[in-house]
Amino acid sequence: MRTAYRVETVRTAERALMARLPEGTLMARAAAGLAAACADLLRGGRSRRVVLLVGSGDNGGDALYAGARLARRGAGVTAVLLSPDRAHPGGLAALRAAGGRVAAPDEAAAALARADLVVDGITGIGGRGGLRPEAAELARLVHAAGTPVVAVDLPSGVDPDTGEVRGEAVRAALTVTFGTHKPGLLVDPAAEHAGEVRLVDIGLGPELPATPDLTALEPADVAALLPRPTGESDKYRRGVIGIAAGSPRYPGAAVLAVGGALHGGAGAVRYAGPADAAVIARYPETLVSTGLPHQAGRVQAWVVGPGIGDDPQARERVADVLDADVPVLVDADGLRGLDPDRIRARTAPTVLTPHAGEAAALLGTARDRVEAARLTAVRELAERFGAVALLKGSTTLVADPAGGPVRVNPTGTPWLATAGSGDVLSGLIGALLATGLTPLDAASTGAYLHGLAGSHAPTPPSASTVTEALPAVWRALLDHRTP
Ligand SMILES: NC(=O)C1=CN([C@@H]2O[C@H](COP(=O)(O)OP(=O)(O)OC[C@H]3O[C@@H](n4cnc5c(N)ncnc54)[C@H](OP(=O)(O)O)[C@@H]3O)[C@@H](O)[C@H]2O)[C@@H](O)CC1
Ligand SMILES: [K+]
Repeated sequence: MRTAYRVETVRTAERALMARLPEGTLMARAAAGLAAACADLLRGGRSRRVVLLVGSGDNGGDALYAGARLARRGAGVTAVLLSPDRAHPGGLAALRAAGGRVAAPDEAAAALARADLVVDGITGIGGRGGLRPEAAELARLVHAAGTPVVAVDLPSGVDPDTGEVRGEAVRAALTVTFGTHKPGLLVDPAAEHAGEVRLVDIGLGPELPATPDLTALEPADVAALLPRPTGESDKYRRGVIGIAAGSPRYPGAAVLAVGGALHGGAGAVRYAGPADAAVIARYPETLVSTGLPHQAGRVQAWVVGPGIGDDPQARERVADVLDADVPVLVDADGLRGLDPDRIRARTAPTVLTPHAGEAAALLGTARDRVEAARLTAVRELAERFGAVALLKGSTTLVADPAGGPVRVNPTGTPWLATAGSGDVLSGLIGALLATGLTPLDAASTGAYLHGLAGSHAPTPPSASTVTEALPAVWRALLDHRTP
């Protein structure tokens, strides 16, 4: 499991570790890892000119010490100092001693024009709010120059704790982060600025608390969570999932949700609703009925919402499913006007799977606010509804109402923003719920599989080809291979 910790926790851990080590040890470890990553990137290049962007904190110190190491290896290193009188004194002395030169911000454009690599040491975990004007101007210049950037700890200008980006921020090809990931490195829009993220071990691990702020499943975690039938299994023991989706107007949503459910490891899929003919035509293995969900027979979990529309019959189906004493996933049309008190009063767990627009409606806020502050939004949803909330989008996040780490989904592709893709996801998660996974595990495992299937389906994927890619993704994960 990949983990990320917020700044306050990182600072506490660093203080504890520093108290046991000679002064400067951590910065030396950070700079060594940073310089090695830069050297990797420079290898093969004919000329090796490096520009350091140096702020007045320790992030700038890391850049200066790494620059000194690169200069000793023969690179031409120029440090652009944002506040010359406040630059890290030890780092500056080391760079000068190694033959590096120093430039003022107004010389940055000329230096950048010749650079092979830029090292962004403007701000790290000490950065607050949007970049100040002079730093923002540097970020703009670097972007315009198009030179590859290695960000020190974090791309300057992103919020380390929330992943929010206010105004200009550095866009890195690689971010070298120290001790632990920070939430902002894994959550968009900041994650998009970070590029590839490399973690340098500075010995912080033992000082970090057991509960991180953010986690991301890795292939082995997903493999361990995937249900595996045993010799004793029959279809009921493996779990039966009920799907209440689709309408005369949108029968396809029912077909796609059932398709997702059939690939989620449950023993059987029941369908209840008016799209029975379309469902049975595509998936004859489905147990279909046309009455209300509670008349369909026993299930271990329900999915309600995709393509049900917004008429009184749709409301009746949602209310009927919410009365069931089994885990329920509510998606799409089912989320309209959902009453937090009704969800909180349920006797079994609920999972909500909105995209940003639906989440905004549920929270009574604007869509762009949800997109800018996804972590805050997903936590708020989980808390307000007393439900596991899965916020779909550029970074899919899953929050548990009991608190604890938010799970960030590491798989996926922007191509998954395609019609019907969410219907497949809800069926898939529903089936995982029916097999007995906890709501948090079902939601995050479903998102993982769905994202991976999206990357493995022929490009551009459709909801149907994503569904068809699911078995290969399962097989590879069960074999413990990264597909
Ligand atoms: N602690 C450790 O053990 C280790 C820490 N390490 C490294 O230290 C980093 C943290 O260093 P840090 O605490 O000095 O903060 P840092 O990120 O340099 O930023 C503060 C500076 O930025 C400025 N500034 C703030 N906001 C700004 C804005 N919006 N726009 C522009 N400027 C802004 C702020 O200015 P001020 O408010 O003081 O005027 C101040 O000068 C950490 O990320 C890691 O790289 C590693 O060496 C490993 C060991
Ligand atoms: K930085």
